[in-house]
Amino acid sequence: MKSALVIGTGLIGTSAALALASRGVLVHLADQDPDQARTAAVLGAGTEEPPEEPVDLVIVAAPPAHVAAALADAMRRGLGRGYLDVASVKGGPRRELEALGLDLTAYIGTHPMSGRERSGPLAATSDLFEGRPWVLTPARDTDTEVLNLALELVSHCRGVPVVMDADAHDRAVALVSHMPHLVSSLVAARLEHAEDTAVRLCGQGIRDVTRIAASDPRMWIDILSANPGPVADLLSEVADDLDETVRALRALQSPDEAKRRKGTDGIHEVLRRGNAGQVRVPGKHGSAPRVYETVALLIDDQPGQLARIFADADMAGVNIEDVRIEHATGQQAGLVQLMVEQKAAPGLSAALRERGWTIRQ
Ligand SMILES: NC(=O)C1=CN([C@@H]2O[C@H](COP(=O)(O)OP(=O)(O)OC[C@H]3O[C@@H](n4cnc5c(N)ncnc54)[C@H](O)[C@@H]3O)[C@@H](O)[C@H]2O)C=CC1
Ligand SMILES: O=C(O)C(=O)Cc1ccc(O)cc1
Repeated sequence: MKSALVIGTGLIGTSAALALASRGVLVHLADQDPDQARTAAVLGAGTEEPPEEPVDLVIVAAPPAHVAAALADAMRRGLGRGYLDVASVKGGPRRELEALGLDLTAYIGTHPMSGRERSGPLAATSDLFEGRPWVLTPARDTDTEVLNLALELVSHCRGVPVVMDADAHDRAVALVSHMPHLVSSLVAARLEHAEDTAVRLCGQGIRDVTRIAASDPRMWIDILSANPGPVADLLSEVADDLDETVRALRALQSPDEAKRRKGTDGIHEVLRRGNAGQVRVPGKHGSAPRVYETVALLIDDQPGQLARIFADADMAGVNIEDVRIEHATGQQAGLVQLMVEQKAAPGLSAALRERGWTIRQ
């Protein structure tokens, strides 16, 4: 691929553009809001100049409700050899395009399974898609050349291509993305009017559970509106589980020992099922989760501390597999947890201690 046109230069469009530009692809940037395209260009994602001839691939990264219209417009203007979108839902946009009577052989629906709770080009990074699944939904009549262009995009972004049927994709993302998003929002919503004294106690658990609740509601209304059935079915199952969990908790308050035992069994079953589901969540690069050793350091909130830790780990010849930061409430201090291969942990602890870091046992 030599050239591409990204339409919609927000988080996803600019991240893909940055990755393509860094691999030498000439990227043109367009957005209905010219400020967004200008920002993406300033970040090095490409040029705001419109292409003079058809590009190899047109990438539509606008919100789901605008995808079909933006693709139809680009196709009618003959802006590219191939066309794809990255919307979080796949059945709806294809059906909308079919209803417009367009020839869809040069189009493929795709969805990178990677994102952030922030929007816009300033949140974009060229490595956003690295090691993450990127779903491709070719139809029977999709041109092989277009499928190859999509594969080339995924490869440039260092994603992992996964081929799926569009409707199967929508059911799958209802389970792993859309329903969890609403559950995250519902948990976070309990905090809206909570006492400050309670909120101050928030630890890493609630941070993990509520991270995606910070996302832009407008985008999520679009996503959920395009996949309401499968999400409602799953949430109704969650509601049944919630009812049972409440019953079990009420039983724990009973003076009757037999009822209390039933309550304990009920709660145990919820927690057991949670463990069984959690171990199925894939780890880094989509592989089975691995068990890493954690090396924990106390830091004070000074600029450059993380960079120094990474440089010191690098000098010790240790690859950091994952990192977590816990901020101490109300203090300029925090705890950095470095996840490393089990056999590398003792050496890393010793090396960091030697370089003056406070290692927490
Ligand atoms: N945010 C996420 O975590 C993920 C989002 N997606 C999908 O990627 C697409 C883009 O999402 P984000 O980058 O997060 O949104 P964003 O809000 O960061 O960017 C969307 C951009 O599209 C522009 N836009 C809106 N309508 C347009 C139109 N008709 N023509 C041209 N530009 C238009 C907006 O001005 C904005 O700059 C959506 O379809 C979303 O479902 C896919 C994977 C992850
Ligand atoms: O940040 C996360 O964990 C996400 O799950 C982000 C995300 C949001 C929307 C998508 O369509 C795909 C991925």
